[in-house]
Amino acid sequence: MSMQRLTNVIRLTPRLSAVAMQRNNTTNASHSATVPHFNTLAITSPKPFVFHVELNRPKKLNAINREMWLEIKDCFEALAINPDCRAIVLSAAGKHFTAGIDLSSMLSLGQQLADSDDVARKGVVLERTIKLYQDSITAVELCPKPVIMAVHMACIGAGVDLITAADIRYSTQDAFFQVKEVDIGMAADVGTLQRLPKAIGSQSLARELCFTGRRFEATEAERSGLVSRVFADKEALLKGALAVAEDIASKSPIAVQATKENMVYSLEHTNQQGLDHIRVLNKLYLQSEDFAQAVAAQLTKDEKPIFAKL
Ligand SMILES: CC/C=C\C=C\CC(=O)SCCNC(=O)CCNC(=O)[C@H](O)C(C)(C)COP(=O)(O)OP(=O)(O)OC[C@H]1O[C@@H](n2cnc3c(N)ncnc32)[C@H](O)[C@@H]1OP(=O)(O)O
Repeated sequence: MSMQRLTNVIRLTPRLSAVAMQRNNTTNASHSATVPHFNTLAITSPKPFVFHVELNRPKKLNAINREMWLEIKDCFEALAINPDCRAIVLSAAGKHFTAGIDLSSMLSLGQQLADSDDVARKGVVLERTIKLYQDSITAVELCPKPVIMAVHMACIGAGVDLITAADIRYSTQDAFFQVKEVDIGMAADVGTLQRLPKAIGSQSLARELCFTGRRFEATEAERSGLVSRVFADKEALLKGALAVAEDIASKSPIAVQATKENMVYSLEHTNQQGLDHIRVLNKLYLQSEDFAQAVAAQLTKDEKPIFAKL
């Protein structure tokens, strides 16, 4: 559609735009988001349409126990459909981002396996557990709202699985990372082996990190592309991450969420399949009021448009 035609369309639909403005003004005037509650995660909405999720087992170095695995999944599935949420920052309380899987909960799992003598039944327990943990991390990738990981200090094992499922990764200077699974005698099975090579774009480096379990620091993480910005300290990190989240949240949620959906899809498809996918999305989304409003604002250099909740 030409710009001229678009402006005409906008002029011809004053009733629709006025209704949308009214609805938006009402919804944005008071910032009263519905914030879900969890035991191992602390959730706030510090700015309109921005949610801050904190891993919140600081005394346990945010080691991921079964409850946290379940809550990460529930949290991201809830935020996925929460109209008050357009962008998410995930950080962690306490000294470290996360020490990885809770090794005590691994011992409990071992005990559960020991309760049965049957190899097939033990296999089913493991299959269900691994699937649950995989789905927990994948909920971050599948959440249509962009997720920014803000990492400080240790990000170990399952922590790397978690951050590689995110859209954007920032860290502090003191952050360090470790694909530590080999050191506890297992192959990583909840996402790192699939997502890390794509995140850093080097199979050679990804394989070295996964085979050796060596620790790598923020500088190397930035150089390799695992994180895209490094901040002096945690305060600066959160300020920077929230500012980017706020910027994202000010854009059309239709545009941002279609962008994420297509970029995630395109990671595992050919260019042509990715183009086909976005064409199908956009034959619907280009009819959105967001598109008309945003183009009109660009043309008229008006203030930023306020978009309806999604
Ligand atoms: C189906 C499977 C799905 C997913 C699998 C994922 C696999 C992984 O996540 S592999 C990685 C497992 N994690 C580790 O091996 C981490 C080991 N810990 C460390 O390297 C360090 O503790 C540290 C995180 C770098 C922190 O160092 P520091 O600040 O010096 O603290 P510490 O004195 O070492 O530890 C304090 C305290 O915490 C306990 N602890 C540490 N990590 C864990 C953990 N992952 N789970 C449970 N508890 C942990 C540590 O033993 C200490 O306990 P004390 O009782 O105080 O001694």
